[in-house]
Amino acid sequence: MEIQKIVIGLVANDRNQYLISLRQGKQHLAGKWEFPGGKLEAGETPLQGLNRELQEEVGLEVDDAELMERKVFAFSDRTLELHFFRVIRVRGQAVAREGQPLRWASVAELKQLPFPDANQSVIDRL
Ligand SMILES: Nc1nc2c([nH]c(=O)n2[C@H]2C[C@H](O)[C@@H](COP(=O)(O)OP(=O)(O)OP(=O)(O)O)O2)c(=O)[nH]1
Ligand SMILES: [Mg+2]
Repeated sequence: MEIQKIVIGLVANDRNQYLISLRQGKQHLAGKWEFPGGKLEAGETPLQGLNRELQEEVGLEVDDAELMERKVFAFSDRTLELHFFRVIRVRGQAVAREGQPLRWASVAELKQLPFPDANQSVIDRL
């Protein structure tokens, strides 16, 4: 099977807090916090997919973003290719469009909260 590509956005506010939400229910990695994002769809560039996912999940339009890290990570049950973007400019107000718990977290908080193991290297760099 082809490795699924995932696009993920790190959005910071002017207090250097990052937008995160809680994975829930039957989702892969339920109970872990995440940065908004999801599966790249066929025919999309990573930036197009990032813009679509952030609009769908948190109502933000991405005007500019740069790739921070691309990594292939093997979880116990699947392998993903994760594209972590630093979002440089957004428009709109963050809202939980999928009913997910959504909050802003400082870098110190990010280092304490449970995230997927794949996120470790990116969080370490903040
Ligand atoms: N969004 C997001 N996903 C992450 C992060 N870290 C990490 O390992 N993942 C994994 C969890 C999932 O297996 C995958 C993201 O897929 P997803 O479940 O969000 O996919 P999606 O938004 O397209 O949702 P769906 O419609 O398929 O339910 O990447 C992260 O920081 N943010
Ligand atoms: Mg998602």
